[in-house]
Amino acid sequence: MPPREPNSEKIIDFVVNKRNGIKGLVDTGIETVPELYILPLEERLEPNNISNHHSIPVIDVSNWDDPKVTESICKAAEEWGFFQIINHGVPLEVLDAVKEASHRFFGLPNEERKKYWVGNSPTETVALKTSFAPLAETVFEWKDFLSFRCSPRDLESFPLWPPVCRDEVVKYLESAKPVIRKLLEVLLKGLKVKERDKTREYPLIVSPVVNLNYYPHCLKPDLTGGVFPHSDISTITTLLQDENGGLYVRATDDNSWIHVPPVNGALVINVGDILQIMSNDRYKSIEHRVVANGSKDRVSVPIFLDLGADVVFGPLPEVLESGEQPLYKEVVFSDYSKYFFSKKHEGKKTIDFARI
Ligand SMILES: COc1cc(/C=C/C(=O)SCCNC(=O)CCNC(=O)[C@H](O)C(C)(C)COP(=O)(O)OP(=O)(O)OC[C@H]2O[C@@H](n3cnc4c(N)ncnc43)[C@H](O)[C@@H]2OP(=O)(O)O)ccc1O
Ligand SMILES: O=C(O)CCC(=O)C(=O)O
Ligand SMILES: [Fe+2]
Repeated sequence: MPPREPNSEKIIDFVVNKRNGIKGLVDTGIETVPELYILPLEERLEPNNISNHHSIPVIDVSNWDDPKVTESICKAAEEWGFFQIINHGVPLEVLDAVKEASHRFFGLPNEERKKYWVGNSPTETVALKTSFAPLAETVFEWKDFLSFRCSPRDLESFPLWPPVCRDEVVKYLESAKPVIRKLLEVLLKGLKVKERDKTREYPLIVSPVVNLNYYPHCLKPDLTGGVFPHSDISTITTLLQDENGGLYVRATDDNSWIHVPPVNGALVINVGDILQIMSNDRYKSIEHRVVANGSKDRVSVPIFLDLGADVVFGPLPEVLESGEQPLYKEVVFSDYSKYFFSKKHEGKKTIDFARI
């Protein structure tokens, strides 16, 4: 890694070593954006690279028995890798409550918040972190996040989770699970996985991770990144965003960036690398990024469907049945996720780890 300027070392000490996060730094009343957070020109999101002619689909899923709904979902996963769903049955109050809970957690005094800092937390199942991979990054993301591992075993440590948000996180996850199961069923059916097979579905839903992402307001959001371009490693991600906007998705035809407009009550669904690999590239795990807001603190709440650490995955036999050549080798999930978390975000490059 290239040497950093002396002020950046001070900022890293405050934000990472002293566990204050970017939220703690913004709370000091900084009036300029520190060098550590400034992206090189070529990595910034330029207005002329924002698409004004694409939009990702918004799908009404009130009737799962309607073949048009299932077709639209598979088509969106193939063509866009991203779509929003409405009328999904997760109550608006549950969605609002988890967003409010995120603000409550990040509104705690620094000393209270940092009790959950990674490595210091009372349980490994909850960890407060900043940016993405601070040990590997030259420029930091303008983001802190509180991450909850939510397998049935992990939930045994619920009493150690932060009381200001733990009920809302569990309620949100439990309310979203029927929709997530339905989405997986539809997407797997689209890959010719015929029977609804519990043994096949279980590993896909058993190890969710819920993050409370917090992007404090940023004086110069055009110079920084809330999340840098990346694809998720999940099977699918179910994301709740707030009313501030700022999520952008890569267009597959001209490389421009498409804004995902906030739709009240909607959930944003995206395909992750695991599902792209399982589908042998039929479904697309698309690059996306976030820009912080100039005046408002933004929150979002993704549910990542991860696999168990020792689960081996690769292109599904049903997809290869007709003689299609596999594009990916089989990999162990923990190897894939360790690779992802060991480096800074590099757009779509993570998937090359599994490519033949
Ligand atoms: C998260 O932001 C994201 C996520 C994504 C997309 C995500 C997905 O698609 S799925 C992701 C959800 N899954 C998980 O988060 C899996 C749960 N995580 C883990 O099991 C582990 O983190 C691990 C992946 C197995 C890595 O474990 P390990 O190799 O042991 O490394 P760590 O314990 O995490 O860290 C080592 C060391 O570094 C410090 N550190 C690491 N990251 C941070 C951070 N962000 N902030 C502060 N400090 C950090 C950590 O404290 C450790 O220090 P020690 O002093 O203890 O050595 C897409 C986009 C996103 O932005
Ligand atoms: O905050 C958002 O809208 C998206 C966050 C994201 O991409 C992630 O956490 O993986
Ligand atoms: Fe993401």
